Amino acid sequence: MWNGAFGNGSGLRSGGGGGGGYVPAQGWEFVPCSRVERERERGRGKSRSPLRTFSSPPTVTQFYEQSHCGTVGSSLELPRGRVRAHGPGTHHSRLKKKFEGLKKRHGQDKEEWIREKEILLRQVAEIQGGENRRILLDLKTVVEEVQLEVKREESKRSELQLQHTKDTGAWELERAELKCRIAQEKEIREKLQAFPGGSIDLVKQESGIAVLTVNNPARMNAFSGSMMVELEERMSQLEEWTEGKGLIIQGAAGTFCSGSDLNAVRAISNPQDGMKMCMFMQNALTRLLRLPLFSVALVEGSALGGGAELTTACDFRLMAPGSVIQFVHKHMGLVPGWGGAARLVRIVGSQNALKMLGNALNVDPEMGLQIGLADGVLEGPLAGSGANALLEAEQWLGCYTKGPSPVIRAIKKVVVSGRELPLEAALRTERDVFGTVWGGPANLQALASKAKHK
Ligand SMILES: CCC(=O)SCCNC(=O)CCNC(=O)[C@H](O)C(C)(C)COP(=O)(O)OP(=O)(O)OC[C@H]1O[C@@H](n2cnc3c(N)ncnc32)[C@H](O)[C@@H]1OP(=O)(O)O
Repeated sequence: MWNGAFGNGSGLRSGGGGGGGYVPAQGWEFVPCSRVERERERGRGKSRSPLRTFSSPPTVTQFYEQSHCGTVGSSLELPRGRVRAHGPGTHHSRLKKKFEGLKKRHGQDKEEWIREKEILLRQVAEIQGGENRRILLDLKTVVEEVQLEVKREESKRSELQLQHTKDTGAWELERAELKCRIAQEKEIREKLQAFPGGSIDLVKQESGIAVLTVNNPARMNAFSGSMMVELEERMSQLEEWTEGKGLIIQGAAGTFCSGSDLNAVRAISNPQDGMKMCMFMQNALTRLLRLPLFSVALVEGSALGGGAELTTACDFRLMAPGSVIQFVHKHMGLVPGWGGAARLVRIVGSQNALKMLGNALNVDPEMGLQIGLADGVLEGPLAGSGANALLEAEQWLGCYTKGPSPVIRAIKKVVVSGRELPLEAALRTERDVFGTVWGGPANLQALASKAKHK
């Protein structure tokens, strides 16, 4: 009968706003709104968040009121004719029965609802817990990363501090050494000045070739104390000579140099002063070797002892006929101290250096050429006769000094760095020097002239 009564109740089918709906499995049936919605939500899948808001199930009274007074109630109204046909008593008992049924179902729904609510609350709690754990884990990760970063920074800082301490220490040491060296140099300079005589003469020529003359002929051009100081001063002048390309070192009056002045040597024969003099001359001759000039020792007559050492501080040695280069140190109970041994080894090799030093070998031009000590022998008819020897030496050097000074000087610089520095540092210097000539006037001119190297 009820089913028949609801048979065409399309209004109930919508379920919207009313208290009941259509359950296909059971045909027309009154279903509480909350249940209809739950069914619908189930149908929609589990995509809905368990965090959705849910309200408490309606009370039995509410449920009943909805059933009788609300939309459902109006839907339950029967056609007037039928109610009259069965009488009011029958209608009442049916309603009561129906009410009992609804009450029972409401109880079941409520239980189910509470169960579902508990499940949902559990899910919410789980999700919330999971969420919290995730947040905690994220925070933990962030904290760990920050701690790691702090550690890294701290270790970097202590490394820097250590480096700073080391650098400061090294710098302090260097400064102290430099101060000490300056003081020593001052002291030795004063001492050396106490042994005067002779001079070191420097002439810078227009050609870019300078001539430095060891001038103390009365003592076979031996180095007096004051000449040593002058040599150092000439080095400063040559270092400042930016147009220079070449340098010829010669001795006055047709002989090269007989080493240090034996009178001065005798006066400062104590080891301390000897060491200081030795250091002073090492420094001056190292500066000579490093000059950005092509240098040549023009050897006429004798180059003995310190004189022989002086020749090795030049890039080349030209020997006049009859000249000799002799490391006489052994005969003097000495070894070279002006840096001559170190340079000699690099020029002639250790075997030849051993022979020359070990036997105070008297090296003439022929032997000089043979062992690589001499780079040329003067050949002119008046070779070995002062001015002409110098002229010939200038001509000989001309093939190296021909060209623009920046290029000539750059060549010397890269060779010096290649000879003296470790490879990495030498390569760095080479790159820097290259940068000074690349795209320079000489380079551009050569490119413009389409030079052919035949
Ligand atoms: C760095 C370590 C060093 O250099 S130790 C010094 C090494 N040199 C010597 O030992 C050179 C010694 N001298 C000689 O062997 C000869 O004097 C040489 C240079 C071969 C020249 O001989 P000879 O042509 O006969 O001339 P000479 O001996 O008459 O000398 C002319 C005057 O010059 C002097 N002289 C020469 N060399 C030095 C010298 N290094 N120191 C001081 N004076 C020297 C000679 O004493 C001589 O002077 P004087 O005419 O006798 O007043």
